[in-house]
Amino acid sequence: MIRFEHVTKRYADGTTAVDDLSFEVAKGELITLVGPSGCGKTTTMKMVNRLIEPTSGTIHLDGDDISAIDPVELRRRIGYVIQQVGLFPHKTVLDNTATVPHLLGWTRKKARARAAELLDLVGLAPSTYGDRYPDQLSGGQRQRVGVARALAADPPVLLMDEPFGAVDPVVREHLQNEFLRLQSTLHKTVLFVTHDIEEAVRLGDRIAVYGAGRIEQFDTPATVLGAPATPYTAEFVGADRGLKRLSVTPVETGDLEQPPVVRLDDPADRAAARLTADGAPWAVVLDADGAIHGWVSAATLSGSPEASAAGATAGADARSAAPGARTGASAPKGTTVRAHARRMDAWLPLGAPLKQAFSTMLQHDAGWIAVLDGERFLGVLTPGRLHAALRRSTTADAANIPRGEVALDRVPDA
Ligand SMILES: Nc1ncnc2c1ncn2[C@@H]1O[C@H](COP(=O)(O)OP(=O)(O)OP(=O)(O)O)[C@@H](O)[C@H]1O
Repeated sequence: MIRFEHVTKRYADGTTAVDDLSFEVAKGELITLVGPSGCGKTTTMKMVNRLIEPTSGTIHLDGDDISAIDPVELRRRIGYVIQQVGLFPHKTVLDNTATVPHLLGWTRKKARARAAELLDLVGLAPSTYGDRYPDQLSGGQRQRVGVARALAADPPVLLMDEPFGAVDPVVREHLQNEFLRLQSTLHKTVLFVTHDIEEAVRLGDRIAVYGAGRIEQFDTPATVLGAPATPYTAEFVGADRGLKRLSVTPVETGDLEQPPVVRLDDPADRAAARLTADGAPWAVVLDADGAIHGWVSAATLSGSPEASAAGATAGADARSAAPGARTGASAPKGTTVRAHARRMDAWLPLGAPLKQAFSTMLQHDAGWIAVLDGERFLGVLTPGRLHAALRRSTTADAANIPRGEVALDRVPDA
């Protein structure tokens, strides 16, 4: 969709802002350009809509060399959002949003209807905000109007230059989430400039990490964090990149442990015998529909008085013995698992980031959490498995192979 070929920009004073840049962005991809101040991110972006002309090299948009396209016509195909927003102060929010459709010659009625639709899309009710003026909005609301205005003519490409840079971190995270939600339905091709690595990681399908005028690494967030290509990138993404990777590494089925599973209506003595045979200290309990109910310990099933919540609390691993576990004892006759089971609310969907898994474990003070596909129970994640998943994903990303192909024994200390 966007292709840079050996693009260089040298300003009149001799500054080389961008040096022999080549990269390609696929249709529907969101690329974040990240790097320190003055490294050439904005220059890169402004060359796409011809606010800046390259000194040499070519840029293609959807196969067309942009130097052959009239800049005004080109900019109709490209939405542009900047940090200062640049709303017209004397125009209402609705009229600001309708600016581009208006310029394109749409009727006033049609342009305003489209503007109202877009304000709704970015979470600003047109009935409340449409007639306000920009100075009657918060910073975050102004940014939303900026996004709505850029989307008004439905351009296939969006250029966003630190669009959420001027708002506080809480509002920024909110705007980022909203934008991701929008992008998941709109699938625009986006170049997004930021100097914030957290923002770049959170938003980008791929990240271009800039050094002075050059791209040092252009890859997925997980790979940039897990396998920085150069010492410069490693330093830029930060010493805590392992932590950051938790946000971009999803839970996969291969990460899960499979403790024994019993049903609520199973006879307790049979469940106890099963755990004894397996040498397992506890089992996951599912209801009749296969949905997660909770867990039951071998000790509880066998009527041990010291049966405790140990199976679900911190430190308990599906393979480790729960305190109080007693094997070989007989369960009370005539009861079902239901009478002994405990509820367990800590679960997360397959594909959720490891960070969410870790946070759920901490929140529930749990040594394991169930992983579900819809309602279906798939297995459990333990702290040990979470650590292994992180290490395997790092190896997998560095070697560019699926995580499932990295054997656990290739991961020391997992
Ligand atoms: N009109 C200009 N004339 C001369 N040098 C310029 C001009 N515009 C930008 N530069 C220089 O080009 C380099 C790249 O600037 P650019 O604005 O692309 O950086 P950036 O990565 O977007 O920085 P920031 O994050 O601070 O916005 C800088 O050294 C800057 O000083």
